[in-house]
Amino acid sequence: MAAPIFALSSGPPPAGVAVIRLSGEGVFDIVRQISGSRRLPPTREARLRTLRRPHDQAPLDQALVLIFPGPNSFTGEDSAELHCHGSPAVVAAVQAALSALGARPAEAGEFTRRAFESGRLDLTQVEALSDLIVAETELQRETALAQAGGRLRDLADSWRDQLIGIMAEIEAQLDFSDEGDVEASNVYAERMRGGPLTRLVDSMEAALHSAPVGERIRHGLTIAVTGPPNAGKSSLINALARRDVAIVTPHAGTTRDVIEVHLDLGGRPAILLDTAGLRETSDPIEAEGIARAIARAESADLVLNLAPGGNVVNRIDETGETPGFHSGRLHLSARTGAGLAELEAWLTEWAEDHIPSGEPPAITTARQQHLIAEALGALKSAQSKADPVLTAEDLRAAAHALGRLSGRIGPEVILGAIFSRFCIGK
Ligand SMILES: Nc1nc2c(c(=O)[nH]1)N(C=O)[C@@H](CNc1ccc(C(=O)N[C@@H](CCC(=O)O)C(=O)O)cc1)CN2
Ligand SMILES: Nc1nc2c(ncn2[C@@H]2O[C@H](COP(=O)(O)OP(=O)(O)OP(=O)(O)O)[C@@H](O)[C@H]2O)c(=O)[nH]1
Ligand SMILES: [Mg+2]
Repeated sequence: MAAPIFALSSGPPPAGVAVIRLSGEGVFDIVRQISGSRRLPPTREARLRTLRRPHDQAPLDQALVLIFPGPNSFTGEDSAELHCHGSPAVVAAVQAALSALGARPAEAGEFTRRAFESGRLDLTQVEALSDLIVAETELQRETALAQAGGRLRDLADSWRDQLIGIMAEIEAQLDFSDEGDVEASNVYAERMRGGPLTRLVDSMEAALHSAPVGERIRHGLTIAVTGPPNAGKSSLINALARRDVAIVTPHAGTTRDVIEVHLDLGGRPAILLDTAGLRETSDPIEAEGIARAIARAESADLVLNLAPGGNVVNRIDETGETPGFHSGRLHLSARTGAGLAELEAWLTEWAEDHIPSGEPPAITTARQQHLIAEALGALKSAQSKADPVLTAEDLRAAAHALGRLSGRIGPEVILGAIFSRFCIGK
């Protein structure tokens, strides 16, 4: 067990309750000492205790205390929680006491890292936990939860088992066949290609198909609002966000930076982009804004264009046009809100087309996608080789890629990058 660490795992004080988590060697002694040497609560059951300052036993707070003996804890180590009152002073005093008792503040992601190192989570589950913590929409939550529960881990484990089976047979074939028995080897390699290897390739290909959807769920569909200055782009953004996120003025050229607003379209995440009005300009700041607007619009999944001839017509309160879809364009007024419901319904339908409901995708990160594609490439190469020695080499490359997917094999930098995405206390 590693050295004891602690962190505030709940949100920033002030809050109703603050959860301070502890994990590592000697954590139960620390809990005994901070709770006035009273006996420990029963495993995973909360008990009310007075927390006291170590050197003079002065009371710090009334708190609920829980212990989780390893390996049956989130980290796999002896762990504990102190549920204190959530004021800055209580949290600071309790943390100071924990430091005095020999625990140190945890780094970002360190609890999860220990869970990974004790084998309780693989790297795909770790990635999913980091997504679950920041999930904003229902679909993001469902996908991250399935992944955190081991959806891709189980799939990857089954791929690894199949691969090991195929490799074992090929290695045995290489070991036991007569040196000159090329024909037997070829017959054998043929059999592998037709059966188990093809099944494995098919299964990986099916999973890879879900990757674009996984990516969209994770990052959100992007919708850029474009058009000339004063078209009402920022007004439309504010109306859709139902917040005053972007500055609106009668002055042409108000918006310069790209402003991002997160939207929930029927459970599907989208990022709405407000952009600078497009026009010729000699102002270098505005020109930079326009260049950014164009770049973001080009990479967006959808563009709502408020220009004449674009797909959205604003200001119908001035023209007297009817709200909603007609003449191939959506008519609305960002000022009165007329036509906004039609736009939202249309956007929701569009989002549903781009992120179909059903099974949550098995692949959710670019890292996972790349490694599975790498494994698949090696398997396809194995399929095309007649020589079992070369086939075996490709299969080992595929196994290596799968090992990196789960994090069983891999460089420290990758782990560092993944765990540093977490906040402190997770
Ligand atoms: N208060 C609190 N709430 C929390 C967490 C936490 O650490 N503390 N979690 C932290 O992220 C999540 C829950 N995840 C957890 C995962 C495993 C175990 C655990 O102790 N597992 C043991 C025992 C299971 C049991 O009760 O039977 C095990 O799996 O062996 C605890 C929390 C969300 N809510
Ligand atoms: N009557 C009316 N005025 C609107 C409507 N939408 C926006 N406006 C007004 O038009 C002016 C410009 O609106 P903005 O939302 O700032 O326009 P923009 O397209 O973001 O402009 P830039 O950021 O300069 O490119 C403001 O005075 C708004 O109040 C609308 O639907 N009806
Ligand atoms: Mg604007």
